[in-house]
Amino acid sequence: MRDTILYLKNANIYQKNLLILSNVNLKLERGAFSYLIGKTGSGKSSLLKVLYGDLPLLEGEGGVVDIDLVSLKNSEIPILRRKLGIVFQDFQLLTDRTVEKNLIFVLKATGWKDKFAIGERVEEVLDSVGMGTKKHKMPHELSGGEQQRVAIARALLNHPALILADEPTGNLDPETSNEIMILLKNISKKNHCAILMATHDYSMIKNFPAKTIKCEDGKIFHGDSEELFVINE
Ligand SMILES: Nc1ncnc2c1ncn2[C@@H]1O[C@H](COP(=O)(O)OP(=O)(O)OP(=O)(O)O)[C@@H](O)[C@H]1O
Repeated sequence: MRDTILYLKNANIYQKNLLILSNVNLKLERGAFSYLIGKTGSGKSSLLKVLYGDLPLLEGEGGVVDIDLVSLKNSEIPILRRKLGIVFQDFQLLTDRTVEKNLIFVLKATGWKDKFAIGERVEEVLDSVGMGTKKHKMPHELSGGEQQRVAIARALLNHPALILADEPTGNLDPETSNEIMILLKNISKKNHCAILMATHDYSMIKNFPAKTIKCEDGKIFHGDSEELFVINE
């Protein structure tokens, strides 16, 4: 289906030969926002890793953007990564170069050659996350929230149809976390980009309601934030 940006069907998720999640069925449409929740060790990161090609999909079916995960070869992983934006808890910026050079590095590594186009795209994504004036700063000169904004800008460089975010607010204070959530929600709306975000942070889920995919006891359960709070309160 054209509007399905991500799906898993009867998928089993393994770490080495340990079965982490069984019979996973999920689907995300273009522009959708869903949380991936569950206790520590319940399999959220493992699930995301399968989706960005860091773990193989050994059993079941799955696809991300227009790439089939079952037949994905190692040599095709860079193609998959180019179609995705990935955001991590610890930002993962290159610490030895400026914000601008971090972004240029990714554009060049993903095949961009035209200097003018590269410069323009860097400006565009930095402006879109409110970091237009910070391009000459080194990562260590930025706050955690600013570093995460740059990491989000980096994720946007190649116009992804899907962003996978693994605890993107995990290292941030509540106020900064709210700002990052507003940014991610706006990106999802404006760019019609689907976002799957792993989080532990229930106050975030309460403030920004969305569908939830919960990992528990080796399985996943679909719901939404409201149900979650009815059950918990
Ligand atoms: N590299 C690995 N090798 C073997 N087992 C692993 C590896 N990484 C994770 N696991 C195991 O897989 C299970 C799921 O871990 P995972 O990191 O996916 O959980 P999580 O829900 O993302 O946890 P957290 O919220 O703490 O990040 C855990 O039992 C963990 O010990």
